[in-house]
Amino acid sequence: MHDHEPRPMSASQSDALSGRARVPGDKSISHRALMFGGLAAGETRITGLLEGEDVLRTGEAMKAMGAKIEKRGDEWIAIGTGNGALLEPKEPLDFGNAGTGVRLTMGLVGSYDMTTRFIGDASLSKRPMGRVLDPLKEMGLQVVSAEPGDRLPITLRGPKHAAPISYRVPMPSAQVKSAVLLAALNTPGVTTVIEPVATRDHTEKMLAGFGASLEVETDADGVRHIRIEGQPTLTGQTIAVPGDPSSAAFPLVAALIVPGSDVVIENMLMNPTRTGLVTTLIEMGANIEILDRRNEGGEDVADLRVRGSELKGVTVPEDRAPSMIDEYPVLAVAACFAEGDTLMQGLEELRVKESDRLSAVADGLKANGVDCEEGEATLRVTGRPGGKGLGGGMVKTHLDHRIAMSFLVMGLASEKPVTIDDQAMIATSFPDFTALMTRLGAKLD
Ligand SMILES: O=C(O)C1=C[C@@H](OP(=O)(O)O)[C@@H](O)[C@H](O)C1
Ligand SMILES: C=C(OP(=O)(O)O)C(=O)O
Repeated sequence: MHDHEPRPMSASQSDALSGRARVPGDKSISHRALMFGGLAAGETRITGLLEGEDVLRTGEAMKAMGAKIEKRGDEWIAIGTGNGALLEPKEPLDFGNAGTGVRLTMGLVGSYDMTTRFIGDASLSKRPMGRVLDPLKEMGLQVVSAEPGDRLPITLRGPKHAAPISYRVPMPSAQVKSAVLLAALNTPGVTTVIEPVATRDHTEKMLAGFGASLEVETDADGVRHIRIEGQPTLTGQTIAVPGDPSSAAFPLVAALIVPGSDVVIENMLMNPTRTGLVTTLIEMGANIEILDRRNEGGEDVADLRVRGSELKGVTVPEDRAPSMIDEYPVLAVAACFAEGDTLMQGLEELRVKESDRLSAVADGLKANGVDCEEGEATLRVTGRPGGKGLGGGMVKTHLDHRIAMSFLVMGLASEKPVTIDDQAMIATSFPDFTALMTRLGAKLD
């Protein structure tokens, strides 16, 4: 969605929300399912895939490099090229709004002796790519061209023979970790990624499932050492994608802040690298019951029964950030309705997401009457239980889906409506958001 007419949307104070909601498939797992399925020999069958724009772009990129990917009934089928056998794409790969898509694919092709050009929308073109290019350059990658600050459009040329490296990831980033692990798939020898702060582990778990030989060791300081053997044979798998906790966060917080609500969110991924928001909300006094915890396809999932709750402010420690990194905007909204102050720490990575989320959130809160304070890497929000006096503002979304959805949730419990300047980006991660929220009783128009 490169150029479009902005489509504003408003959310108004709603009566108690109720019903059951099945949120879409996890975005991180969906990207990886299409990538690894498009790479592995034979057939990969995927159910529950997120059909958001970000993920569909990854599918198109894999097709441009030789994979066959199509939807048959409820299933997505990928026939991979075989590991090491991707083809040079004829056209630039357009990743739209998707950081995960572009950064993981740079890793995937970074060890191939071919030229690949990457482009994206205005938001993606502002995001730093140096964090993945740095380790890939150590493996032999050449950056043929890039915009200043290692920004898109970028053209890459892989080496004739990539070299394995040992790389310590300098910031908590699953995308950087994953880019190096994916480059290792076409590199002889053992590549090691050292991860001082644990981030989502989908790449490790899923690659092992496709047949890669991968060892993870956590040392006495909690530092993870991930060793992967190069050039494995990868074979097609059957994957059931669980519900995305980052999408579930919206109906979840909505049910907590709209008084009297009672909502069940079905089939949510409970991988501990992803559940920091639930931990935080429970500390704030949220009434969340975790029902029918079960294992499906190697991941824990559960249903969550969520009821309207009286929340209180808390301090969210820095070390929890990786497990809830995309959920801070909607946590800030929950904090608006809590008694007292909520202080969020360790937020520097929020500045390099689809927007500078720290300032986008602070600006949106202020426009809607919330007392808050933005620090370099912190946000303090003073709550107003009942939402009296809140709302009435227009929020700039800066091409950021999470800012859009978070502020629509805010409007459901504020005295006056909250309006966002553009709803278009919601389709990148949660195409069914408006319909699902409306079914629960949310007033959106
Ligand atoms: O690996 C992934 O699937 C993701 C990693 C995170 O990004 P960073 O690695 O940049 O923190 C997260 O914000 C993004 O939505 C998805
Ligand atoms: C940061 C996000 O995604 P990405 O980095 O893939 O654009 C997100 O979905 O909140």
